[in-house]
Amino acid sequence: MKFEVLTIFPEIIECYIKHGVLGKALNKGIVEVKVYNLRDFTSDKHKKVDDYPYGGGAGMVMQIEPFYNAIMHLKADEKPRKLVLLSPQGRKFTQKLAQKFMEESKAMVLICGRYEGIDERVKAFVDEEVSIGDYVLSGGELAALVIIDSVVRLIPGALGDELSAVEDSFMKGFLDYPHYTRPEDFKGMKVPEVLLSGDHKKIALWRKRQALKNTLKNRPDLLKNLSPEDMRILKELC
Ligand SMILES: NCc1ccc(-c2ccccc2)nc1
Repeated sequence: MKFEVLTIFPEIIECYIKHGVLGKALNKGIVEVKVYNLRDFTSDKHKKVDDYPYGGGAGMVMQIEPFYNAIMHLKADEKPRKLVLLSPQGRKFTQKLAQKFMEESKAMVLICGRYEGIDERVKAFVDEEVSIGDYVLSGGELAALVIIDSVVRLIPGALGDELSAVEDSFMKGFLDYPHYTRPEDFKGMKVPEVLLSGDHKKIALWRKRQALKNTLKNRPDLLKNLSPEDMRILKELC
Protein backbone atom coordinates (compact mmCIF):
# COMPACT_ATOMS: atom_id res chain seq x y z
CA MET A 1 0.00 0.00 0.00
CA LYS A 2 1.36 3.41 -0.97
CA PHE A 3 0.21 6.76 0.39
CA GLU A 4 1.17 10.03 -1.29
CA VAL A 5 0.34 13.10 0.77
CA LEU A 6 0.04 16.63 -0.66
CA THR A 7 0.51 19.28 2.02
CA ILE A 8 2.29 22.57 2.79
CA PHE A 9 3.46 21.07 6.10
CA PRO A 10 5.25 17.80 5.19
CA GLU A 11 6.95 17.65 8.58
CA ILE A 12 3.57 17.02 10.28
CA ILE A 13 3.17 13.80 8.31
CA GLU A 14 6.86 12.78 8.36
CA CYS A 15 7.11 13.11 12.14
CA TYR A 16 4.02 11.05 12.95
CA ILE A 17 4.65 8.11 10.61
CA LYS A 18 8.03 7.25 12.17
CA HIS A 19 6.44 5.91 15.35
CA GLY A 20 4.59 2.80 16.48
CA VAL A 21 2.70 0.46 14.19
CA LEU A 22 3.15 2.84 11.25
CA GLY A 23 6.91 3.00 11.76
CA LYS A 24 7.12 -0.80 11.91
CA ALA A 25 4.97 -1.19 8.81
CA LEU A 26 7.22 1.28 6.97
CA ASN A 27 10.34 -0.62 8.06
CA LYS A 28 8.74 -3.93 7.00
CA GLY A 29 7.94 -2.44 3.61
CA ILE A 30 4.23 -3.18 4.12
CA VAL A 31 3.47 0.45 3.46
CA GLU A 32 5.18 3.37 1.73
CA VAL A 33 4.41 7.01 2.49
CA LYS A 34 5.68 9.77 0.23
CA VAL A 35 5.03 13.36 1.24
CA TYR A 36 4.99 16.20 -1.29
CA ASN A 37 5.23 19.88 -0.37
CA LEU A 38 2.72 21.81 -2.45
CA ARG A 39 5.08 24.78 -2.43
CA ASP A 40 7.38 22.75 -4.68
CA PHE A 41 4.63 22.86 -7.31
CA THR A 42 4.25 26.64 -7.43
CA SER A 43 5.60 28.81 -10.20
CA ASP A 44 6.39 32.05 -8.40
CA LYS A 45 9.52 32.90 -6.46
CA HIS A 46 7.55 33.33 -3.22
CA LYS A 47 6.06 29.84 -3.61
CA LYS A 48 2.63 31.31 -3.01
CA VAL A 49 -0.15 28.74 -2.42
CA ASP A 50 -3.07 30.93 -1.37
CA ASP A 51 -4.92 34.05 -2.42
CA TYR A 52 -7.91 36.19 -1.45
CA PRO A 53 -11.36 34.64 -1.97
CA TYR A 54 -13.47 35.74 -4.93
CA GLY A 55 -16.69 37.17 -3.54
CA GLY A 56 -14.88 38.50 -0.46
CA GLY A 57 -15.03 37.09 3.07
CA ALA A 58 -12.51 36.30 5.77
CA GLY A 59 -9.33 34.34 5.30
CA MET A 60 -7.47 32.99 2.29
CA VAL A 61 -8.18 30.18 -0.15
CA MET A 62 -5.61 27.72 -1.47
CA GLN A 63 -5.06 28.12 -5.21
CA ILE A 64 -5.70 25.28 -7.62
CA GLU A 65 -2.40 25.46 -9.54
CA PRO A 66 -0.08 23.76 -6.97
CA PHE A 67 -2.64 20.98 -6.46
CA TYR A 68 -3.07 20.54 -10.22
CA ASN A 69 0.71 20.49 -10.86
CA ALA A 70 1.28 17.99 -8.02
CA ILE A 71 -1.54 15.69 -9.15
CA MET A 72 -0.32 15.74 -12.78
CA HIS A 73 3.22 15.00 -11.53
CA LEU A 74 1.95 11.92 -9.63
CA LYS A 75 -0.23 10.75 -12.53
CA ALA A 76 2.75 10.84 -14.92
CA ASP A 77 3.62 7.26 -13.89
CA GLU A 78 0.14 6.23 -15.06
CA LYS A 79 -0.29 3.92 -12.06
CA PRO A 80 -3.82 3.66 -10.57
CA ARG A 81 -4.40 5.64 -7.39
CA LYS A 82 -7.40 6.87 -5.40
CA LEU A 83 -7.32 10.62 -4.87
CA VAL A 84 -8.92 11.66 -1.58
CA LEU A 85 -9.52 15.23 -0.48
CA LEU A 86 -9.78 15.71 3.31
CA SER A 87 -12.49 18.19 4.24
CA PRO A 88 -15.31 18.80 6.76
CA GLN A 89 -17.76 18.48 3.85
CA GLY A 90 -16.71 14.98 2.89
CA ARG A 91 -18.27 11.56 3.31
CA LYS A 92 -17.88 10.31 6.91
CA PHE A 93 -14.81 8.13 7.44
CA THR A 94 -15.58 4.91 9.33
CA GLN A 95 -13.86 1.60 10.07
CA LYS A 96 -15.81 0.10 7.20
CA LEU A 97 -14.48 2.76 4.81
CA ALA A 98 -10.96 2.09 6.12
CA GLN A 99 -11.49 -1.60 5.29
CA LYS A 100 -12.78 -0.66 1.81
CA PHE A 101 -9.78 1.59 1.14
CA MET A 102 -7.39 -1.16 2.28
CA GLU A 103 -9.08 -3.79 0.09
CA GLU A 104 -9.57 -1.66 -3.02
CA SER A 105 -6.66 0.77 -3.24
CA LYS A 106 -3.05 -0.08 -3.94
CA ALA A 107 -2.22 3.62 -3.73
CA MET A 108 -3.97 6.61 -2.23
CA VAL A 109 -3.25 10.31 -2.65
CA LEU A 110 -4.33 12.28 0.45
CA ILE A 111 -4.85 15.94 -0.37
CA CYS A 112 -4.54 18.30 2.58
CA GLY A 113 -5.87 21.84 2.53
CA ARG A 114 -5.17 24.69 4.90
CA TYR A 115 -6.50 28.24 5.40
CA GLU A 116 -10.25 28.59 4.74
CA GLY A 117 -10.08 25.68 2.35
CA ILE A 118 -9.10 25.05 -1.22
CA ASP A 119 -10.33 26.25 -4.63
CA GLU A 120 -13.45 24.20 -5.46
CA ARG A 121 -12.05 23.33 -8.89
CA VAL A 122 -9.52 20.97 -7.27
CA LYS A 123 -12.44 18.58 -6.67
CA ALA A 124 -12.60 17.94 -10.45
CA PHE A 125 -9.36 15.98 -10.02
CA VAL A 126 -10.22 13.91 -6.93
CA ASP A 127 -12.16 10.66 -6.51
CA GLU A 128 -13.48 11.10 -2.98
CA GLU A 129 -13.97 13.84 -0.42
CA VAL A 130 -13.67 12.41 3.11
CA SER A 131 -14.38 13.83 6.56
CA ILE A 132 -13.11 12.29 9.78
CA GLY A 133 -15.73 14.15 11.80
CA ASP A 134 -18.00 17.15 12.15
CA TYR A 135 -15.45 19.70 13.26
CA VAL A 136 -13.10 22.06 11.51
CA LEU A 137 -9.37 21.52 11.96
CA SER A 138 -6.54 23.84 10.98
CA GLY A 139 -5.88 21.68 7.97
CA GLY A 140 -6.30 18.26 6.42
CA GLU A 141 -3.04 16.76 7.74
CA LEU A 142 -4.47 15.28 10.96
CA ALA A 143 -7.33 13.77 8.97
CA ALA A 144 -4.82 12.30 6.50
CA LEU A 145 -2.90 10.73 9.40
CA VAL A 146 -6.12 9.25 10.81
CA ILE A 147 -6.78 7.60 7.46
CA ILE A 148 -3.21 6.33 7.05
CA ASP A 149 -3.11 4.95 10.61
CA SER A 150 -6.49 3.21 10.47
CA VAL A 151 -5.95 1.74 6.97
CA VAL A 152 -2.39 0.50 7.65
CA ARG A 153 -3.55 -1.34 10.82
CA LEU A 154 -5.85 -3.39 8.62
CA ILE A 155 -3.12 -4.53 6.23
CA PRO A 156 -2.36 -8.23 6.93
CA GLY A 157 0.93 -8.45 8.80
CA ALA A 158 0.95 -4.83 9.93
CA LEU A 159 -0.10 -5.73 13.48
CA GLY A 160 1.90 -8.94 13.71
CA ASP A 161 -0.54 -11.73 12.77
CA GLU A 162 -3.89 -10.68 14.13
CA LEU A 163 -6.04 -7.59 14.31
CA SER A 164 -6.42 -6.08 17.76
CA ALA A 165 -9.60 -6.47 19.77
CA VAL A 166 -10.40 -2.84 18.97
CA GLU A 167 -10.44 -3.42 15.23
CA ASP A 168 -12.38 -6.61 15.81
CA SER A 169 -15.11 -4.89 17.80
CA PHE A 170 -15.41 -1.99 15.38
CA MET A 171 -15.57 -4.40 12.46
CA LYS A 172 -18.49 -6.10 14.20
CA GLY A 173 -20.08 -2.68 14.68
CA PHE A 174 -19.68 -2.39 18.48
CA LEU A 175 -17.56 -0.34 20.81
CA ASP A 176 -14.75 -2.18 22.59
CA TYR A 177 -14.96 -4.06 25.91
CA PRO A 178 -12.95 -2.88 28.96
CA HIS A 179 -9.31 -3.96 29.23
CA TYR A 180 -7.31 -4.63 32.42
CA THR A 181 -3.76 -5.63 33.25
CA ARG A 182 -1.56 -5.92 36.38
CA PRO A 183 -1.86 -5.03 39.21
CA GLU A 184 -4.98 -6.97 40.18
CA ASP A 185 -5.77 -4.40 42.91
CA PHE A 186 -4.79 -0.76 42.46
CA LYS A 187 -5.66 1.31 45.55
CA GLY A 188 -8.71 -0.90 46.10
CA MET A 189 -9.78 -0.77 42.43
CA LYS A 190 -10.00 -4.46 41.57
CA VAL A 191 -9.98 -6.29 38.25
CA PRO A 192 -13.37 -7.97 37.60
CA GLU A 193 -13.27 -11.51 39.07
CA VAL A 194 -14.44 -13.12 35.82
CA LEU A 195 -11.21 -12.05 34.07
CA LEU A 196 -9.20 -13.96 36.69
CA SER A 197 -11.34 -17.10 36.42
CA GLY A 198 -9.65 -18.70 33.42
CA ASP A 199 -13.13 -19.62 32.17
CA HIS A 200 -12.78 -18.45 28.56
CA LYS A 201 -16.46 -18.97 27.74
CA LYS A 202 -17.54 -16.85 30.70
CA ILE A 203 -14.88 -14.22 29.84
CA ALA A 204 -16.05 -14.01 26.21
CA LEU A 205 -19.67 -13.61 27.34
CA TRP A 206 -18.69 -10.94 29.88
CA ARG A 207 -16.76 -9.06 27.21
CA LYS A 208 -19.66 -9.20 24.77
CA ARG A 209 -22.06 -7.92 27.46
CA GLN A 210 -19.65 -5.08 28.31
CA ALA A 211 -19.17 -4.16 24.65
CA LEU A 212 -22.95 -4.05 24.13
CA LYS A 213 -23.40 -2.07 27.37
CA ASN A 214 -20.77 0.48 26.25
CA THR A 215 -22.31 0.70 22.80
CA LEU A 216 -25.83 1.10 24.19
CA LYS A 217 -24.61 3.89 26.50
CA ASN A 218 -22.35 5.86 24.14
CA ARG A 219 -23.22 4.85 20.57
CA PRO A 220 -26.75 3.40 20.36
CA ASP A 221 -26.66 4.34 16.66
CA LEU A 222 -24.27 1.43 16.10
CA LEU A 223 -26.79 -1.11 17.45
CA LYS A 224 -28.40 -2.38 14.27
CA ASN A 225 -28.55 -5.77 12.52
CA LEU A 226 -27.86 -7.54 15.83
CA SER A 227 -27.73 -11.33 15.90
CA PRO A 228 -30.47 -13.02 17.97
CA GLU A 229 -27.83 -13.85 20.62
CA ASP A 230 -26.65 -10.22 20.82
CA MET A 231 -30.28 -9.04 20.91
CA ARG A 232 -30.94 -11.42 23.84
CA ILE A 233 -27.92 -10.05 25.73
CA LEU A 234 -28.97 -6.47 24.96
CA LYS A 235 -32.51 -7.12 26.27
CA GLU A 236 -31.02 -8.36 29.54
CA LEU A 237 -29.13 -5.06 29.82
CA CYS A 238 -32.23 -2.92 29.34
N1 LIG B 1 -13.00 16.17 8.69
C1 LIG B 1 -11.98 16.84 9.41
C2 LIG B 1 -11.36 18.02 8.63
C3 LIG B 1 -10.63 17.83 7.48
C4 LIG B 1 -10.04 18.94 6.85
C5 LIG B 1 -10.23 20.19 7.40
C6 LIG B 1 -9.65 21.40 6.77
C7 LIG B 1 -9.50 22.55 7.53
C8 LIG B 1 -8.99 23.69 6.95
C9 LIG B 1 -8.63 23.71 5.60
C10 LIG B 1 -8.80 22.55 4.84
C11 LIG B 1 -9.29 21.41 5.43
N2 LIG B 1 -10.96 20.35 8.53
C12 LIG B 1 -11.52 19.28 9.13
